[in-house]
Amino acid sequence: MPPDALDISGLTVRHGEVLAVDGLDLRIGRGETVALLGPNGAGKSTTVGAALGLLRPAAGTVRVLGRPPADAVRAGGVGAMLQHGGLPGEARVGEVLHLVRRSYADPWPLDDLVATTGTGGLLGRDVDALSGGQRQRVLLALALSGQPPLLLLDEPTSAMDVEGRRAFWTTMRDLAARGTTVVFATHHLEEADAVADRVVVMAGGRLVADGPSAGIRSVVAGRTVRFSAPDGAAFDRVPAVTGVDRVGGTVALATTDVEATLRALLADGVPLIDLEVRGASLEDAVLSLVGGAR
Ligand SMILES: Nc1ncnc2c1ncn2[C@@H]1O[C@H](COP(=O)(O)OP(=O)(O)OP(=O)(O)O)[C@@H](O)[C@H]1O
Repeated sequence: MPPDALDISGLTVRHGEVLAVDGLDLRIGRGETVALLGPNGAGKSTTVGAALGLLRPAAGTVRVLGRPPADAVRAGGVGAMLQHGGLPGEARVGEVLHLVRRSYADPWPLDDLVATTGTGGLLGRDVDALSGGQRQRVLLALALSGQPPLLLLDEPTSAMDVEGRRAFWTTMRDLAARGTTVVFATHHLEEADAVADRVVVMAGGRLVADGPSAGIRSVVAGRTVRFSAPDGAAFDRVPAVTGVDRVGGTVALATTDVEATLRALLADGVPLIDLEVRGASLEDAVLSLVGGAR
């Protein structure tokens, strides 16, 4: 069996006085697609940085593809997109891509790489003149240049438009289907829900949840009944309702028994305009988990 893509044990990382990662244990097997979630400052980027050998742990160990992180990176095992990933200035995209591809023994064929990452129209452009989303696409092309078995992505779609994000995740799904391990930190919880087969939630430098998205969502019991209602109408005494949230003209009732709540509302003659009933989202679950960890 090949070694795990990532094997983190007791990882502790400090930035000066700040304890950014606090005793993290995390193993990620080959071929998994894993989302790292958590609020600002949870330690996601620091974990990615340690996995790339960019940050020295105060304690614990990190093995990447069975090796120390820097060795795995040097051997071309890891493709990375970082939040503040830099590109050399005063160069054209095509030149940078050419240089990076040349450093690998078996680079991804250029035509296919460019088509996959949607960078065809950017090859003649100055790196300095790229928009945020275009820059992220070029960074993706660079990350994929060596056909690495492991991708570490820190908020890879933060600057992309809707179309760019969709194309990006289609690419990630294709890569995952070919056996690439994909680990990504994100604040787009709907992307994590749709793409990841495993979700890791961090808060305060620690792991607070780890499992399939459906399992994480199930930590939040109950469902939400949402509808349009005039200001001033009170719903906190409706049966089974555990919380009332109002945004503009929309009321959201958290309920432990949808049928009982709806029956009572209908009996009271509430018109239930734009009625919507839904289960807990990954966002609800993460908020609940992170709140509990504070
Ligand atoms: N270079 C640094 N110097 C000092 N403190 C840092 C540095 N980088 C991160 N930190 C601190 O370490 C903690 C973890 O930060 P980290 O960037 O890993 O979190 P994150 O989960 O990636 O957050 P975000 O979602 O905002 O990117 C935070 O308290 C942050 O302020």
